[in-house]
Amino acid sequence: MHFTVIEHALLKADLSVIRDEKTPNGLFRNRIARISEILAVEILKNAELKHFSVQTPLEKTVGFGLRNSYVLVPVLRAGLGLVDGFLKFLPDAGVSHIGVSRDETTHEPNFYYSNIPEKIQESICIILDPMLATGGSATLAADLLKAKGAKRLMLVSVVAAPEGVRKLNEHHPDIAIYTAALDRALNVNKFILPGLGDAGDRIFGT
Ligand SMILES: O=P(O)(O)OC[C@H]1O[C@H](OP(=O)(O)OP(=O)(O)O)[C@H](O)[C@@H]1O
Ligand SMILES: O=c1cc[nH]c(=O)[nH]1
Ligand SMILES: [Mg+2]
Repeated sequence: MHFTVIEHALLKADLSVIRDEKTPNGLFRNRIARISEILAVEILKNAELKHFSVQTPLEKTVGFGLRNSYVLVPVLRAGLGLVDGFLKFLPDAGVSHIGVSRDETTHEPNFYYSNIPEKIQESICIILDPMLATGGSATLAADLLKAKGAKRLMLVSVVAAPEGVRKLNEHHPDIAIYTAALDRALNVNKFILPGLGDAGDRIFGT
């Protein structure tokens, strides 16, 4: 299984802020954005590189650039909170939105929107969703992307539950899963414990 919990002191500190029920929406959004930047740096640490020649003011040397093109795929709404952090380091990435909303009674994901460009076929797709709970939403997003021809995918979350990791891995064993925290369990309403509550509501103040 490609599953990685990104370990970083700054992540642990920011995670504690967003877990706190007293954290107001503005600070929550700010810390989610910072977490996203740290995750981007850590996840792209070993990205494939291409080489080229660079002329410094003194002599020629070898230069490096990212070899692949990337498409960021935020799962609406909460995934939007992770977009800017990744765009900071992947400014040329496409951004393709997938709208999925979990039914409050059945907890099943309901699809409502997608805008997926052709170029996902040659790009690395980074699905962004801060919460991997049952894994239903992420699995649906991955199904859609693969149906449109995506071949190389990863999923970036902030808080994951064991059930969600298991489900996404069962359906899409090729997808590398990254998270800042692997939490204990889901409650009866399929919310992550200890978690941080409803990420979308806390980002957007709804
Ligand atoms: O792993 P799952 O059990 O599918 O749950 C995770 C999903 O639930 C939340 O979205 P929600 O449906 O609340 O939509 P929102 O982001 O618009 O608030 C969250 O942002 C994930 O997309
Ligand atoms: O804990 C959870 C589970 C699903 N969606 C959230 O926003 N939080
Ligand atoms: Mg929500």
